[in-house]
Amino acid sequence: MTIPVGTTVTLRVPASSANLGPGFDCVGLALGVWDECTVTVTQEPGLVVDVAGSGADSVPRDESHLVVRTMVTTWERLGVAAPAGLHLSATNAVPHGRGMGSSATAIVGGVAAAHALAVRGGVLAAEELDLTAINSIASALEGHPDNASASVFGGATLSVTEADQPLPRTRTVPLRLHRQVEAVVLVPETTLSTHTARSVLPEVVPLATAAANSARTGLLVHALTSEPELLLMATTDLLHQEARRPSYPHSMELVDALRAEGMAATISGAGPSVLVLTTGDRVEQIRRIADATSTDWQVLIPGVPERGVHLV
Ligand SMILES: Nc1ncnc2c1ncn2[C@@H]1O[C@H](COP(=O)(O)OP(=O)(O)O)[C@@H](O)[C@H]1O
Ligand SMILES: N[C@@H](CCOP(=O)(O)O)C(=O)O
Repeated sequence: MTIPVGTTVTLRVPASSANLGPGFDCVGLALGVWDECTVTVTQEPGLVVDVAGSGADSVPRDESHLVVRTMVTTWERLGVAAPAGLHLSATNAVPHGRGMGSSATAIVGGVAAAHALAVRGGVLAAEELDLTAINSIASALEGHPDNASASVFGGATLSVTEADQPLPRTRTVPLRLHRQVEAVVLVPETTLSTHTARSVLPEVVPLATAAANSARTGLLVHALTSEPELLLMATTDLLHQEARRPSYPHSMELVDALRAEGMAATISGAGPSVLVLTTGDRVEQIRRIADATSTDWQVLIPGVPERGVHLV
């Protein structure tokens, strides 16, 4: 049985900031910047892709489009036949290659759309959006669960991937963000692909470094949820930012300047955006520090949505 012609879904998926310093590949934070897409099974065979907003001038319009590719892979995993005709209409606000999780946003959108179409079309018996299943598939496709899990569940998340057979399963727990914690994101014009940024990381780190980073990740969980005064110390990373410094020197210049003024600043994901976890109204101070650097920064206060991917 195939998904009937005319079956359609529209959904929204938030951006995310990953790592938050030491929580490399496991801590994520949803950001209130949203991609929206509508997918419809069409009578006419073939694929039509319309894109507006981020990536409109760069993403492919064929089967290699990330959302389409992800839907096809998801149907394969769910044992559902891919429909012969498909129309994807995407309106994207999440900037690409800036460290705000755009690829995870697209992948979560693709997995969720494929899942919901299969349920609506009567070929899969499940909730329309089974967030637990969507999280595991999306995290596996992205290759690390931090961004995908935040886009799936919203809020702040901590994710662990269990190497279960036949597919890895991601377990995500919410971190109940302290009500005073606010996210400010500083976005430069430049881009950096996550793939490139991961290629410069060391394969092995000394035990003492791993131990010290683990301690800070534990402290990060505590600071985010209970004691934001500790966020400066808790956002010290020992695994990835220094190794990537040559890839985003202007971002590290800003991180260093903000931290010297006591702000919990980190690279957002694999960069080059900068995330500041702040309390109280320090936005003007953040703007002043950013203005004094050698780069132009767009300052976003996107909010942290309490829910992630959802149908509209
Ligand atoms: N909404 C989207 N639709 C299609 N492709 C996308 C979308 N969002 C991201 N991508 C793809 O992912 C790439 C960016 O991914 P990545 O390098 O991981 O950066 P980041 O996730 O930090 O934005 C884009 O160049 C594009 O190829
Ligand atoms: N943990 C990953 C996060 C990548 O985030 P992105 O938003 O840059 O895709 C990493 O640091 O590589």
